[in-house]
Amino acid sequence: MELLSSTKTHAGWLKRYRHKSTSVKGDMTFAVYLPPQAETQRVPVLYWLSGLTCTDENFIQKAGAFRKAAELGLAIVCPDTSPRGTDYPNEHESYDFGSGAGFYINATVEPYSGTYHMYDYVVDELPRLVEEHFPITEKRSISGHSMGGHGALICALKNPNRYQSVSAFAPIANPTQCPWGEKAFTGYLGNDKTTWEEWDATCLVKNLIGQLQQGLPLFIDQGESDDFLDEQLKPQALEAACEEVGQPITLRRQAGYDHSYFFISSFIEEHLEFHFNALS
Ligand SMILES: N[C@@H](CCC(=O)N[C@@H](CSC=O)C(=O)NCC(=O)O)C(=O)O
Repeated sequence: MELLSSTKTHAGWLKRYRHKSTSVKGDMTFAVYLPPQAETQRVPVLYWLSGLTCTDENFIQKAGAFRKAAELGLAIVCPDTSPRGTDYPNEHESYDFGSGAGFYINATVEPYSGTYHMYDYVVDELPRLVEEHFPITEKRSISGHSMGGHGALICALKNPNRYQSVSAFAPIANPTQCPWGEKAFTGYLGNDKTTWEEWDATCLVKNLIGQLQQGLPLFIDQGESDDFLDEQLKPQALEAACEEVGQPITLRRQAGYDHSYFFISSFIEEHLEFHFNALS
């Protein structure tokens, strides 16, 4: 791993690294926040998945998470949102597909199937790497925003025993039924929509029956003034699916808030506390 930067904040250290990823067959960058407690003990970790157009840097610069993470003793790991080293047709033309828009799935359609394996990267490779190199326990939780909220939900719902809790801000909750998801899934997975369902939180939640004794702690904040809410996000579909299978869900509809990091920074501390309680 190549250390790109190291910055002290709230008595902990924010570090950015570049490394060679086997999942995406190229260089990947990620950020890790190590709270002060990590100097003397192993600490639990929250993975944060960012949204469309983001890199590993949006969250670390805008969310305002480190004061609370330092207080709790919680590490935070922020991966990039797609592979970066390729130049496929249409890869860099739009904000909602290709670079910056990996959707945290494993692509099966060429040429993206060669490198766009963000699900494997986030669920397997990155945790192995950070657990080997940093004083981090094997207790993990996951959160994210918009496309990253979708990513957090599918990672946790496909691996309910691997994560202690999942939360999301304004997630794309039913991607098989919205324009962002339809565009991405067609490009990465092809036209057979039955293959899309294993990457859709609202479809996946139905598989949880019988897998967990008490359900997976699941917490969502959604701004009511979010311009993407009706067309792209559809949290009510996930809420209904959870109710159908008896999966507890806390979905808070926050009056006046939009889709931005101003919304995330308003509630991130409550999400960190939610995860820390599940991790403790
Ligand atoms: N057209 C906009 C859309 C991009 C946008 O809103 N990106 C969000 C995530 S949306 C869903 O995944 C974001 O997090 N932006 C980065 C930020 O720092 O706010 C555009 O191109 O800006």
